[in-house]
Amino acid sequence: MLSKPNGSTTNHEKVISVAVNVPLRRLFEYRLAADYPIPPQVGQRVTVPFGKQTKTGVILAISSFEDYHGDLPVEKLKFITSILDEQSLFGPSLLKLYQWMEKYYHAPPGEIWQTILPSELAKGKPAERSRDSIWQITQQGREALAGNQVAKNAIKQKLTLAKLNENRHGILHSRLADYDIQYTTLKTLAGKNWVLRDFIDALPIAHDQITNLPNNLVLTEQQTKAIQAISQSLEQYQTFLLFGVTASGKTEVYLRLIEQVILQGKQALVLVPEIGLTPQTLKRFKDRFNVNIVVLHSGLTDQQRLQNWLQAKSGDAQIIIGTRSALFSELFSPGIIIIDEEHDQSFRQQQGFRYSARDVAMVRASFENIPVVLGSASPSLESLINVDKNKVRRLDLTEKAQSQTDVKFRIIDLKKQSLINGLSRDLIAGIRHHLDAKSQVLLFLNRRGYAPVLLCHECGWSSLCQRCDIHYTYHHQSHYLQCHHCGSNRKAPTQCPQCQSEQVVPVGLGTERLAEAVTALFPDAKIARIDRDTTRRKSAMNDYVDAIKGGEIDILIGTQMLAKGHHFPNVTLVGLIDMDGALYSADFRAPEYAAQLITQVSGRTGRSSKAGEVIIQTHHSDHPMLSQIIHSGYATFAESAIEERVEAELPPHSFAAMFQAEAPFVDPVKTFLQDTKQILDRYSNLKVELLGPCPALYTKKAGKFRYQLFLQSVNRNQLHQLLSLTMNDIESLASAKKVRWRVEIDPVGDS
Ligand SMILES: Nc1ncnc2c1ncn2[C@@H]1O[C@H](COP(=O)(O)OP(=O)(O)OP(=O)(O)O)[C@@H](O)[C@H]1O
Ligand SMILES: [Zn+2]
Repeated sequence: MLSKPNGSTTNHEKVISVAVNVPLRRLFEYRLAADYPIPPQVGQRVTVPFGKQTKTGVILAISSFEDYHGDLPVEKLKFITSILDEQSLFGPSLLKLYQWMEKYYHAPPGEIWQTILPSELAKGKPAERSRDSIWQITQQGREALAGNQVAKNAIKQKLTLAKLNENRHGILHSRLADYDIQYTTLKTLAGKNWVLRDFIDALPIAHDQITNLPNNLVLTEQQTKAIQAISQSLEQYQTFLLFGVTASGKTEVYLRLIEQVILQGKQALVLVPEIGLTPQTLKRFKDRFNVNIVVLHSGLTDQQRLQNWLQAKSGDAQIIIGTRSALFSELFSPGIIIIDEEHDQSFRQQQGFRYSARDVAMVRASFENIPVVLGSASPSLESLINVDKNKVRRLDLTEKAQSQTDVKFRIIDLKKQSLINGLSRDLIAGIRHHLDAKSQVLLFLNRRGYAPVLLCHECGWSSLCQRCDIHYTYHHQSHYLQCHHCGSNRKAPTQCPQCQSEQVVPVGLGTERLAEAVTALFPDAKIARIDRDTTRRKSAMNDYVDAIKGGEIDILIGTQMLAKGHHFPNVTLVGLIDMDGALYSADFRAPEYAAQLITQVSGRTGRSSKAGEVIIQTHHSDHPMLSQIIHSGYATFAESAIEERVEAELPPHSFAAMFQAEAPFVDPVKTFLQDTKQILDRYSNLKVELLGPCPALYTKKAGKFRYQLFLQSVNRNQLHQLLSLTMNDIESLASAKKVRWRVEIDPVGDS
């Protein structure tokens, strides 16, 4: 019932429903004064009083007083403090997408918006384009560069001048990061009159020619077919799975499609894995297109991100390349969405609002009436099942673009071998053989640090992280212990903390130790270790890749950072040092992930004219997945993996949701999940199976105990119905206030 408006309200006042960033599954209602100068629209940001604070939120509904049926009488509602945007920041498709996500993920509206909005906008900063400027090299600068007038040790200055010299039209100030140029260097150079800065009002007009096509690249028949199939549905929604073996030229397919989209005056959105957005990837796009390309990833400053986002929104950017959350760019005229390496786990957000960028991209594209291309040499079982259900159309590239020879696989059974620091004699001989042939070798070990455990030989003490109950990894060079689970670290002891013995020894093998062992075995080889520890510096990865491509490195040692997307034509041997951990794990997805990893790592060899070889070391040489991958390929493995999931009624054949709770003590965690279970049990007519509560895979993390409750059903609608019916009650449980909890839809892994 409508409460009687008192004297201070009029019928022209509005009630505005706002998403505020709090972990509650509801909107908050406010009044808007009748004479407020900006008309309210769904999708505008507002500031509102919230408790004693002022918060930024997003308008999601506007109603008249008559239509308001909230709990509070209308005159008790507080007033909106201000409307921040003249107009909605979002078009109808993204607003619809938000609504879909809210319903599907059962997530708090404010949390979702926190993910959609670039952080500057979430903080309430104005959605304003900054005036850009262009840096150019001067004639004096050119002379200085040519005449070697730059001081010998001023390497940055020299590099910067060289880059500006290459880019005759200059480099936009907003893009300095893309070129790894620092503002401070430019200021020094400007002081010498070697560079100058011009402020501009509009971005420079692109060339009349959109692309620079490479000479004599003839598309393969399969590439042509794929491009044709996708071009035919550029004006409508359809998801394609471009299932192309490694080095089959998937990127070339993307580039041709993007060209068509741009010619139609539309924009292309390209999502790549977190570690896939290397300067090399970007260079491939920049070399091909004379259009405005913007990137969106976590390496940018908040302001750069905002500026790039605004260029996507205004249509000034024709190509938007980014990681997961770039999916939420507002686009002026979307034409296609491409997800490269669609199987990659980084497309799943694992904190805050948890979503799958692949799934959401398909929904977004259907709202926009545009195609999605999912590309991979090792597609997710999700996408392959969608092919079986006719939801996704599969296009195959079965041949490598440049190489005719097959990659040769060898499995080394470690049970029958003595090892030298983790390396079998056969692998060592293989490395020598390939080095002698002047080729490069890649050794893959997915464990950084020196050793996964530090152990006392006398008393058995081992380096346990008390907060997580798992071992600290020992890092030798900096001599510290780091928990790779919670991130905490401390100095490594030289004496056993328990018995004071000096016999504390590292046990097991990480990349740091492997590099040491390989250096001892091949003292003349140039070795590069590439993992998170050696690539902290921003341009480090880029420098390594240049060195590898330039032939300055003989042996590359690395984690999964090396596994994906790189094109190193001279690598002919890939050694997988230890696949045991990946083969056996409590996660039912472990074989799928391991198969993807092996496919991707192996794909780094044999990419050009030289024949490639892969050597896999394992104690489980008879694991069925290994022989499938080696003898019949990923597709055959995937078929049998899908069969297993169907039989066991596991996702993606069935549908799952998970409640996870954590707290410093176990009891409140269990109580909350028991209470949750009781509420869910009220609807036993719905065909949803409840499993748990049970401890999470990592039961303790950073001092908190973690338990979970699984919901599983072959009927997706019933699963969602159950959650819709119960979420409010669960959220209001008294026991919910004593833990940190969340619900996760289509959960993966444990994090
Ligand atoms: N039709 C073609 N003819 C000759 N070379 C090609 C052709 N198409 C692509 N290439 C080249 O083949 C190499 C591998 O292609 P690309 O990197 O696009 O493969 P990919 O399928 O994306 O590989 P991955 O999945 O391993 O990342 C590149 O150097 C590319 O320029
Ligand atoms: Zn820890």
